[in-house]
Amino acid sequence: MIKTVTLNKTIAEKTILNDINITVNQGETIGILGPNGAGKSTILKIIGGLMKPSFGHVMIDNIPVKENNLEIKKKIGFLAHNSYLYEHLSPVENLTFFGKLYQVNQLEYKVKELIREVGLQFFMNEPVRSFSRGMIQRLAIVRAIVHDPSILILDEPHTGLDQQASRILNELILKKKEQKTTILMVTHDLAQAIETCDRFILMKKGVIIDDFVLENKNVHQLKEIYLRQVG
Ligand SMILES: Nc1ncnc2c1ncn2[C@@H]1O[C@H](COP(=O)(O)OP(=O)(O)OP(=O)(O)O)[C@@H](O)[C@H]1O
Repeated sequence: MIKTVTLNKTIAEKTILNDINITVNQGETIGILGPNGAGKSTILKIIGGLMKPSFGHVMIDNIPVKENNLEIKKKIGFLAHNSYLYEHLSPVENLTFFGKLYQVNQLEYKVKELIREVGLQFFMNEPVRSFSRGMIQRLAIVRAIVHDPSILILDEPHTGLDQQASRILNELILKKKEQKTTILMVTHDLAQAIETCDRFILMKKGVIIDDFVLENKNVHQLKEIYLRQVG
C-alpha cells in the first residue's frame, strides 16, 4: 500500500504540491491526469524517492520512503522521461547491469525473456544509440520491471510512441495489472489511460480536485469529467 501524508512541495517559494493525501491499495491502477504544471510528475518523483517533499511523507507498505533505501527501491519500477539506459550498451548489457543492481535471480534467462516480450530479440546485442524512440521506450519499460517490482510508476509512457509500441506497452502494463502490480501512470492521453487504469486522480495547480473509479472503459465519460473540472 502507498500512502502520501500531507505532501507539500515548494520550490523557490512557489507551491508545487499542496497537501496531497492519497492512499493506493495493492493492485490498483491509477491514472494521474491534469494540465501542464499541475504537479503530476512531482508526485511520482516524491513517491519514487527521487525528490524530497518540503513537508509530509510517503509510506510504502508501512516503510517511510527515504532516499537510497534499497528495500523501497526493490519494490518500485520507475519509467521516467529519461530512459536511464546506457546508449553505448546493448539491451542485454543494459538489463544485466540493472538486474545485478537489484540482485535478480536467473538474470540471464529473465533478460532474454523480457527482450523477447517487447520484440527486440533481433537487436539484443546492438548498442542502444542506434535505436528509434519506440525501441528505446520498449527497452526502458522492461528496464523498469527487470526486478519484478510490486509498484510500477510510469511518467507519460506513451509520449512519442507509434501504435505498435503503444500496444506492446499496454499489453505489458495489463500483464502487470493481472499480477496485482500497483500502477501509477501520469498521462495526457485519456484514450491510453482508460485502456489500463481503473481509478483516476485529477490534479490542478498542485491540488487534487477529483479522485474516482471508472471501470466501464468509457473514454467519452472520462473526457467529459476531465473537461468539466480541468477545462
Ligand atoms: N526542479 C524544479 N525547479 C523549479 N520548478 C520546478 C522544478 N520541478 C518542477 N517545477 C515546477 O513545478 C510545477 C509542476 O511540475 P510537474 O513537472 O510536476 O508538473 P506536471 O503536472 O507533471 O506537468 P507536465 O504535464 O507539463 O509534465 C511546474 O510549474 C514546474 O515548472
